[in-house]
Amino acid sequence: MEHEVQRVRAAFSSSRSHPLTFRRRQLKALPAMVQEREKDVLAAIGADLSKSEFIAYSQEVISVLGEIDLMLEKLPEWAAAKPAQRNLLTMLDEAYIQPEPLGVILIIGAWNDPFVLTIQPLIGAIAAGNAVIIKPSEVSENTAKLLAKLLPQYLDQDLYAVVNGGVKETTELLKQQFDHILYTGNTAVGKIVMQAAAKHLTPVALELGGKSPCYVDRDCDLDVACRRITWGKFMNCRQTCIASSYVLCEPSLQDLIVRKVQEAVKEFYGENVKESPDYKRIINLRHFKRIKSLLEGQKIAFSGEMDEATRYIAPTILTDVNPDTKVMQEEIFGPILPIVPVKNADEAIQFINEHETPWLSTGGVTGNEVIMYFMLSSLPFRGVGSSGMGAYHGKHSFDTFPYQRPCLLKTLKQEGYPLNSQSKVGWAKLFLLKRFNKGRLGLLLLTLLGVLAALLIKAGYC
Ligand SMILES: NC(=O)C1=CN([C@@H]2O[C@H](COP(=O)(O)OP(=O)(O)OC[C@H]3O[C@@H](n4cnc5c(N)ncnc54)[C@H](O)[C@@H]3O)[C@@H](O)[C@H]2O)C=CC1
Ligand SMILES: CCCCCCCC(=O)O
Repeated sequence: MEHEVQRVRAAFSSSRSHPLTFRRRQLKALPAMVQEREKDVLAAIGADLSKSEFIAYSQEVISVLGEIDLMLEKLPEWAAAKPAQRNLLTMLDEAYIQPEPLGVILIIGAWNDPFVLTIQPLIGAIAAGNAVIIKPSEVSENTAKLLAKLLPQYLDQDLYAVVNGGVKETTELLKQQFDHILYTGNTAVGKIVMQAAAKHLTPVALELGGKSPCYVDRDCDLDVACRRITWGKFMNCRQTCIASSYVLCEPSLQDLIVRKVQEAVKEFYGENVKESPDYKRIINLRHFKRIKSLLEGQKIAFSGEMDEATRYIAPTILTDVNPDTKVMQEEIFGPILPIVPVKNADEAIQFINEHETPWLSTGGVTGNEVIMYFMLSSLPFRGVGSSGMGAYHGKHSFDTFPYQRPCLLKTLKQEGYPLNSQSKVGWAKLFLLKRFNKGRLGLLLLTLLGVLAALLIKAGYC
């Protein structure tokens, strides 16, 4: 492990990953990989999560292709130095902010959308000029193996490496020094990652789990709301971190919502959900048993059907759910929709606020919709509080993976050191505390003042 990280670090030290032409070439190799090996990619995702090709493509591949397009278009602008505002003291100097590659980035992916959750951060890290170690989730082992096989065929083999393995390997990897770690997964392991990173003072972005509350108001269009909730909640068997966890609504709406979600399930998956090619299975037996245990003591208003042999759990709705029960305390990560009746919107807000983040202070918000903000690269994808820290996607990846290096290039003409007299302190106060804001006249005045100050300093008047 140590050797692998050192190998990648040595490649980064060669500065090969810095030029924009190099970064663009690497980025362009990714859509080529997706295009040429599309069948393999979709088959691996399908083998891990029983997603059909159509669904795997729309959920995992489209946003990767969109992200690369955006990165290629915007790279020159985002990677360019940005002029910084100067004060009187620095007005003859050059001041700018230069996004600089951080070094070696570790990306640890989760299994539930194993392709997009690994490749999308990789795109940002490459675009920002870094070297990367990719650690796909061992739970989605087919995608993990495929990435280890394909990425070295398309990307620079020394700068970008895939490390596969389980907890043991990830633990070993986390002992190494990185310049940034982006981890997607559960909150408990997020804390382990952060502890390991702290040993090297490595910054982290943690994309974690939690609860995503959904409030259905009496005045909303209930048909549209229930179709959208159904789509998000049962897509990928709700093994999606940002889909609704539960619904809050007025008691009178509860039965209506059950009926309308039931209708939408029938429309999306047919009479027999189990036979639908669009309905997935729970990733493994451990998660199947965990989700099953959340149903104990609950009032099942719809379905609850399960089949352990195939890890099938039908779209299931629970009503009159007690907020103190396990299903409301833990992350469900499965196709169970609890409904908690509340008197009105105020009580819903109070309910949400009484619980740990992500509640009303949430990583993201979607109104009249679920999940879809993930698909808009201009919005940062992030958690807050116990659902994580740091953001990526589009420009936000570019704010995460490079660091913004402040650069001040001084003129040699102005010299006032040492600062050892009252008058110099007076000048310094004037230069540092007065700010001229734009306008041609202001700039002219600023220049004249600067020149005057330089002359005075040179002549020894201050
Ligand atoms: N905020 C976000 O963007 C997303 C968050 N998630 C969250 O991810 C969770 C599901 O993923 P998990 O089951 O956690 O995925 P997982 O079990 O695949 O773990 C993710 C990674 O952590 C490593 N790992 C696991 N245990 C470890 C340990 N004890 N020490 C060191 N490394 C360890 C694994 O090797 C793997 O690479 C859910 O909580 C979900 O909400 C999932 C997708 C997106
Ligand atoms: C429509 C695409 C949705 C992708 C969601 C990815 C984030 C997650 O896995 O939680």
